[in-house]
Amino acid sequence: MRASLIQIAVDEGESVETRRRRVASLVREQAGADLVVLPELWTTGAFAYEEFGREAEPLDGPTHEAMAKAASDTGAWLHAGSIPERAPDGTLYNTSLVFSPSGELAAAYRKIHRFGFDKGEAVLMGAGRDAVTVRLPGTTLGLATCYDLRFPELFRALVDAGAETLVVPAGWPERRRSHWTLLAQARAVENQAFVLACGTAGTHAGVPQAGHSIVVDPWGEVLAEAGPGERVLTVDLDPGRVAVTRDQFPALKDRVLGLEPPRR
Ligand SMILES: O=C(O)CCC(=O)C(=O)O
Repeated sequence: MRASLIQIAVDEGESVETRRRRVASLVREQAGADLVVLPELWTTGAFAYEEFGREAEPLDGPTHEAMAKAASDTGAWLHAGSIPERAPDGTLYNTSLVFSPSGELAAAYRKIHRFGFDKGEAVLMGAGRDAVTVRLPGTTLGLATCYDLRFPELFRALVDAGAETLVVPAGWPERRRSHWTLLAQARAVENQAFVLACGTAGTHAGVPQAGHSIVVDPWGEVLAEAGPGERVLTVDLDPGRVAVTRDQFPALKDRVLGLEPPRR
């Protein structure tokens, strides 16, 4: 399976419409890939909080339209990163979209863990409730977004639902880049799964982005890693490595669930 992660810069100075066209043409350039992955909130930037409401779109809005066409023109599965979604009841969500090679919307995932504590996404957006997997030929994707990477229980829920390739679009800041790399490897090792984590380059809303999109195999080895700038990171994965790793080192089978809390 060939996967291409498109690490684009989300800088002010480029309009959302221009970026949408640029990203669609970058997706089309990946003909031959089986799966193309984009970052989190690449229309606005993950830290451009004032833009969320202004650029919010319904699930079938302009990004859906452009990315569905890009997926079908490319003939690849497309994890189109996330958009600020305006739900029919007016609530905003940070929602990832996955398209099939024929351009059908195969899945939408509303980010469960919202970042910002008492500001930003955490107060402006609603929280998703549902873990989402997507069946592809040869592997099952488990969907997570950026800050979700810090919450291993979500990834365990995805693995329990059959996920073998964990896809994490992000807008991770440079300031905590060491966490990004460490957590991507940790999620791969503990879940014995591929991790495809696609971040952004550039600076928006005064927040320099980490870039460093990364692909990790089920043994925790880094197969490919980008630098800080714009880059398409292309890797050939053998999805069969997940079953081999889980079979040869069957740690997932030793999980103990429902532990008693410590006695006082
Ligand atoms: O957890 C982090 O350090 C970054 C998270 C983040 O930037 C996000 O979820 O948008």
